[in-house]
Amino acid sequence: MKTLPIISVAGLRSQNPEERALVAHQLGVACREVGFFYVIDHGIDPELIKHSFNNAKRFFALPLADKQRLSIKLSPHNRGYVAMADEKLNPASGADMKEAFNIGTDFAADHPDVLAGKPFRGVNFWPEVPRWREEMLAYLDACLDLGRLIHRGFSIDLGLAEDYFDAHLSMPIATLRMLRYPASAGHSQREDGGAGAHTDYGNVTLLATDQVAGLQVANRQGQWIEAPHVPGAFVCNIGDCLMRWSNDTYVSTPHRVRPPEQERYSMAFFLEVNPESIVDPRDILPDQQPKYAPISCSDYLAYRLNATYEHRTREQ
Ligand SMILES: O=C(O)CCC(=O)C(=O)O
Ligand SMILES: [Fe+2]
Repeated sequence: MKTLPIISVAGLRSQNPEERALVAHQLGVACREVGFFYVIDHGIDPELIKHSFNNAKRFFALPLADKQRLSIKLSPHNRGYVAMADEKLNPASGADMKEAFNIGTDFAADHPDVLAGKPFRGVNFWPEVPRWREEMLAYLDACLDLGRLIHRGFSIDLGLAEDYFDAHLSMPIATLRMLRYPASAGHSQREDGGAGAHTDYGNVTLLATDQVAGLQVANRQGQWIEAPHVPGAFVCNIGDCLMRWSNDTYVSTPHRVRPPEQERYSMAFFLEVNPESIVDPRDILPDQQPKYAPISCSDYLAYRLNATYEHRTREQ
C-alpha cells in the first residue's frame, strides 16, 4: 500500500439503500485494511473550511501571553491552548514542534453537566477575536454531522442497524483541534519532529490540511507513506476506541508529522461517542470472543489523555 484510498461519501445520503451499502462497503474495506482514507463529496462548505483556517491563523498570531491565558492546563476538560513543545504524542520520542488549540462541544457555565463536574463537559476558552466563536462552532457542528454520517456507513458495514451509533452520538465528546507547525527550513533531525508517531484515541478523526506536506501514515508493512493534501478532501482515520469496540475489526493506524519545510496548519476533528456510552465489543460482534473489557467512553479517553499530558495527573 503506497497511497490511501479516496472515498466519495455522497452515496450515504442517498434514499437508495444499495447506494448507501456501496459506500459502506468501501469504508469497511478501508477501515479493516488501513484505517485511513480520504473523504470527498462530504458536503461541508469550502468557504467554511477556508474561514476556519483563517481563524486558526488569527488565533496563533496572538501574543503568546494571550494564548497562555487560555492554557489547556487550566481545563480539566481537554480545552485550550497547548504551547510549542508542550506535548509528546510519542513519549518515547522528543517533544512535538507544534502548537495547538482545542475547543469542544459548547456548554454554558451553568449547564447541569458542567455544574455536576461531569468529565469532558466543560466550558470552552475563547480568544478575543471578532466572529471567531460563531465561525468555529459552525465548523465543529458541520464536522459532527459528517462524523455521524460516516458512522452510518460503519453500522451498515458491521451488520448493525443503520442508526446503531446515533444514540451514542447524541451528545458526544467532540474536539476541534487547530494545529500550527513552524517551518523547519530543513533544520530538524527527527522525521517525527512535528508530531510523534501515535494512534488517535476516539472513534474517528476528520483532518483538514493546508497544502504543506508533512503527514505520514504507517502501512501494514511498517513503511511510512506520505498522506499529501488532496484538495477538498478530509483525511479520515479510525481511532483506538472504535478499534476496541469493533474487537479489532477496524484498525487504528500510527501516523506522525514530519517537521514541514514551510509553516503548516491543520485542523483535526476528533469524534468520540457520548461520555457515558459503554464501549463493549460484545455489542457489535456478539459471536466473537471479546478481546477487551467494557469501558465507558469518558474513562477510556481520560486514561489515554493522562498518558499524553503530565499536567492532567500532576499533584496540584
Ligand atoms: O496535523 C496533522 O496532519 C495530523 C495531526 C494529528 O495526527 C493529531 O493531532 O492527532
Ligand atoms: Fe493523530
